[in-house]
Amino acid sequence: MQAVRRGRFGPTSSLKRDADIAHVEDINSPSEEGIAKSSDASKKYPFVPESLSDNDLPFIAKDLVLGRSKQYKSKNQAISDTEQTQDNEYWIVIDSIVYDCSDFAAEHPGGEDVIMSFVGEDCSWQFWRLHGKSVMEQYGRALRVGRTEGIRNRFPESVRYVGLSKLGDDGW
Ligand code: HEM
Repeated sequence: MQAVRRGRFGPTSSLKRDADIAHVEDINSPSEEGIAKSSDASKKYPFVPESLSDNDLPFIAKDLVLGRSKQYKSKNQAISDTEQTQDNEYWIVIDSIVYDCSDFAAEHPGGEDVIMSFVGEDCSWQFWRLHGKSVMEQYGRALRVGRTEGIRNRFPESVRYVGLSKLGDDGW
């Protein structure tokens, strides 16, 4: 059975479920081989079944998440944009969940650069300031690759309340 996603911005992806699960297992091994496999250009989301709860996602060690950041940043300084997108995976972290934005970044309505600027990092409050739960459910969920812990946000969260209104949530 094939899992098909038809998003407003995303590609229409189709993957065999078995292939998804194999990818998840690769992530648990922080080896170069694992990185190379999951960087396969043929990879499409959803990476894990969307029915899988956040708690049941595979655990990805902090060092591996941080490794992605270093990989991106060192390549960013050394080689062209075209080469970067061929070789790297773009993982960001929101509420301890790791999202692979490698394919999605170029289609992101808010632009590719904002996602790139958080590769290998936590951007939870920034995400929730700009998107509601429906965006996460509709577009983010398919990009999940695992859960992690200990990834820090570079920026202190700025004031979130204006009067009694909570900014950035659905229904405001
Ligand atoms: C899982 C990762 C993300 C997903 C799935 C996602 C998805 C989306 C979607 C669907 C929109 C269009 C919303 C609409 O039209 O109502 C959007 C807009 C936007 N996103 Fe993201 N986004 C992600 C991460 C981020 C991050 C990390 C940032 C910056 C910190 C960001 C900044 C923005 C901005 C600035 C806009 C434009 C908002 C506007 O035009 O009002 N996004 N995003």
